[in-house]
Formats: sequence, C-alpha cells, structure tokens
Amino acid sequence: MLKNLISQCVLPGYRQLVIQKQRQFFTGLNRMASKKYNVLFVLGGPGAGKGTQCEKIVKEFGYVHLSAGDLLREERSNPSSQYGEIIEGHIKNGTIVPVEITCALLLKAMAASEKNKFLIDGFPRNKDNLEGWNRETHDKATVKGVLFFDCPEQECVQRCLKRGQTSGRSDDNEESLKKRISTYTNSTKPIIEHYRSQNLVMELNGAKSADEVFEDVRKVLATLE
Ligand SMILES: Nc1ncnc2c1ncn2[C@@H]1O[C@H](COP(=O)(O)OP(=O)(O)OP(=O)(O)O)[C@@H](O)[C@H]1O
Ligand SMILES: Nc1ccn([C@@H]2O[C@H](COP(=O)(O)O)[C@@H](O)[C@H]2O)c(=O)n1
Repeated sequence: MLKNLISQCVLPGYRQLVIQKQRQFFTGLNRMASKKYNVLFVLGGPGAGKGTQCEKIVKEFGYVHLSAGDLLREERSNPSSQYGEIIEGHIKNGTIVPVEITCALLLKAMAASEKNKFLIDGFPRNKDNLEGWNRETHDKATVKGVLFFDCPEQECVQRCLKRGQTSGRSDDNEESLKKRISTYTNSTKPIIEHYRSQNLVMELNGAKSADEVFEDVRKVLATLE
C-alpha cells in the first residue's frame, strides 16, 4: 500500500519538480551563452539633433540605428495594425505611447537585425518606458550609456518648425511642439537624471553645428570602444 502511495502521489510530484528545475537550469545556461544586445540610448529635446547624429554614428561606428519615433510612425502607417489610432493620438499631442507597444517594436527590430550594437533614439522617454524596458530586457540587453544632446528650447523649436516645412510630420507645428517640449521637460529629463546618477550619461552640446557636434560625439564614443 505504501509502495502504491509513493508511486501514485509522491513520485509524480517529484518528477514534476525535477523537470521544472532542469528547465530553469537550461534556460539560465542559454541566456548566459547567448550574447546580450549592447545598447546606447540617445536622448535630447525635440529637434536637438538625435537623428542627425545617429546617422553619422552608424557610418563610422557600425551601430544599428533604431528610432522609437520612426518605428511608431511606421506602425501607425500599417493598415493592419490595431495601434494606429492610439499612436497618432499620442504623436499629435506630444505624449508618450504605452511602453508595451514601443518596446515590442524595438525588440522585434533588434531580433530582426544580425548585429549586436544598437543606438536606440528617443527612448526611454518617461517612467513607463524605463520600467517597461527594464522588465522586458533585463536578461537580453545591457545599456552601455546614454548620449544626451542638450540644446536650448528656442533652437529646438526653430529647427523643428523649419523641418516641418518639408517633413510632413503631424507634430512639427507650434501647437504640438509646446506639448512635446512639456513632455520632454516633465517626463524625459528625469530619465536622463536617473541615468546620470548611474554615471551613464555622455552629455554633448547640441547647439553647435552638426559637424562640430559629431566631432564631440567621436571623442566620447572612442572612450567606449
Ligand atoms: N547641429 C545642428 N544644427 C542645425 N540644424 C540641425 C542640427 N542637427 C540637426 N539639425 C536639423 O534640425 C532638424 C531636427 O534634427 P533631427 O531630426 O536630427 O533631431 P531629433 O532630435 O532627431 O528630432 P526629433 O526628436 O524631433 O525627431 C533637422 O531638420 C536637422 O537637419
Ligand atoms: N519612446 C517614444 C518615442 C516617441 N514617441 C512618440 O513619437 C513622437 C515623435 O518622436 P520623435 O523621437 O520622432 O520626435 C513623440 O512626440 C511621441 O509622441 C513615444 O511615444 N515614445
């Protein structure tokens, strides 16, 4: 009877436990063996020059550039996406799309790339972005640093209004820009400060000419190579 009890009740539970532990062990091994993505975040106000500098960095330093804003605009334009309206609402209002959408787009783009070094431009923009990123990528990515392009508000606004003459962007206008600047000040600057407290921020003067800014970028990136 005792033999029956062991084989019917105790053994199946024990087997289950062994299988579960084996799974956990092999998942851990896989993660250790697979290389993590190396990430540089790129932050700054609207029009601070993030995209312009990322293009230059890609050419010289071999990073893959992923712009969160571009990925969201692409998703918005996809007629089969269920998120098109949500995304457009946030873009026009200069508010931040929920991280579940943005992080999924970023991870999909990273997985589709064969490379390992990413410049993630315009992310994380608020606490929701930061927490979602940490939740989703703690075992997949290492944040190597944050390139922060600091540029005076008036210069940023003028650049975006000028870009708006040809960009076709629904947010390169005075009304959206006021909201974007407010989101940047209230939600994004604290994220920059969060990374600064971890000594991860590389601050650059974004008000110089694009070539001069890149000279400075070169110097800070050389310290990471
Ligand atoms: N250093 C610079 N001096 C003058 N104009 C610049 C400079 N850098 C970029 N620009 C111009 O300013 C506009 C905004 O630049 P860019 O798109 O690189 O900024 P961004 O920070 O990526 O903006 P956003 O976050 O709004 O997408 C573009 O028209 C670009 O050509
Ligand atoms: N992490 C992000 C990044 C962007 N957005 C939305 O897109 C707009 C445009 O972003 P750019 O970086 O191209 O200027 C931005 O104002 C947000 O509405 C976002 O939600 N989350």
